[in-house]
Amino acid sequence: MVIIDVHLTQKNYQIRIQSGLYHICAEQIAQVWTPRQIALITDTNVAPLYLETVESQLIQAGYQVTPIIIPAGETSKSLDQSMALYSQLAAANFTRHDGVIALGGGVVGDLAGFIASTYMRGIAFIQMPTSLLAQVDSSVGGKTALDLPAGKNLVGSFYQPDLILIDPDFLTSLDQRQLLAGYAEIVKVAALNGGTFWQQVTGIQSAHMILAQAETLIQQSVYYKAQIVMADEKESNQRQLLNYGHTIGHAVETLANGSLMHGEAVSIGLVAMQHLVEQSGLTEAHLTPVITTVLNAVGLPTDSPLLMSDRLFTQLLHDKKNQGDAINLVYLDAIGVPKIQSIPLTTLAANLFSKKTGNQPTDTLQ
Ligand SMILES: NC(=O)c1ccc[n+]([C@@H]2O[C@H](COP(=O)([O-])OP(=O)(O)OC[C@H]3O[C@@H](n4cnc5c(N)ncnc54)[C@H](O)[C@@H]3O)[C@@H](O)[C@H]2O)c1
Ligand SMILES: O=C(O)C(=O)C[C@@H](O)[C@H](O)[C@H](O)COP(=O)(O)O
Ligand SMILES: [Zn+2]
Repeated sequence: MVIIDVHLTQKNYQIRIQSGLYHICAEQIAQVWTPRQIALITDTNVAPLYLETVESQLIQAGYQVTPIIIPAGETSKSLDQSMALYSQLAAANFTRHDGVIALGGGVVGDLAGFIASTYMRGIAFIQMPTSLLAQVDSSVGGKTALDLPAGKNLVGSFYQPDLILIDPDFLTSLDQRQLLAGYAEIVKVAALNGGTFWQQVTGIQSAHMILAQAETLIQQSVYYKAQIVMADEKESNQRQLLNYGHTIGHAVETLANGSLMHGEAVSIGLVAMQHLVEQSGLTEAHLTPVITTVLNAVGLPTDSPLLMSDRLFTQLLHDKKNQGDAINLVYLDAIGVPKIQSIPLTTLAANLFSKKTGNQPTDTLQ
């Protein structure tokens, strides 16, 4: 088993990665949790596949389990869904000494984490991520979130779990589109990291290759993210690097209204951001075609008509890296050499407009 230790100011916990782990999850959980009530939150796609195996083990280990199945999909990251979950916890008399387990993809993890962080001002939480995206990214680092009609993840908290159990065997039931969506976040981290991690992704040409190399891709992604989170848990500075591709990605994802997965939007956002900073002279890098090739090699989208939408800039106003009239852009000066640069929002708007019209902006990014 690969164990990555996470040390934070308020708490320490482990990320455990191993094939077959979900068959022994209750004994793993019993190492960190005393007997208690557990809300086992999952979704309508994951429940028929894995709920019974996990639930029966927990019951056998002495836990009292309330399974909660939410509708699969991004729309479940909502205040309405949260209200339903709070009511279920209250109806089952959950107390502060009980716990919540997220068994699912990033949607289940973000929602269950938010519920755990707010119900009775916080009850214990464990992540069992089942999608590639959740295994390499969303289960790690403690960001929880709900969406608002205005934009992605606009309600949420930083709330760390007591344990993260990552079993790559879950990925065998994931469909190809979901697998690729998770891979976009791996490409993001590999590009930030550079080195042999980046070399590995440049050799990947298919979903089959992603699955074959999943375990090492997960280990490297989680290790990179955990180091960043330990250095800057609440995203005061370097954690913003993990948001590479998300400034434009989140805007496009919201405008797509459910037709793009988060990872697909990130794929588009990585290329759009790199293109923007290279075209405008903010960096001398020429990485747009390099990153595009790696993403397109497996069939991920890297362009969208939504990049030309009149509503794109309004969406960018909801980016959490905005401060006053400025926004922090995240991009690469070279593979493995990321940069965070504050620019005025008006300058960003001018450059987005010039991309749309083909005219030179009056205001340059430099
Ligand atoms: N908190 C963070 O740091 C963070 C990081 C990245 C993304 N996110 C969030 O994560 C979400 C995206 O996560 P996602 O791509 O996992 O989406 P998701 O949770 O919707 O899962 C994708 C689909 O795969 C299904 N699924 C999950 N595991 C499966 C399995 N093993 N077998 C079969 N089907 C399975 C789900 O039911 C769903 O239909 C977005 O809301 C995004 O904003 C959060
Ligand atoms: O963990 C982080 O920090 C990230 O930014 C990881 C992102 O992949 C993830 O999508 C995150 O939820 C985005 O957060 P937000 O603060 O931009 O809502
Ligand atoms: Zn993301």
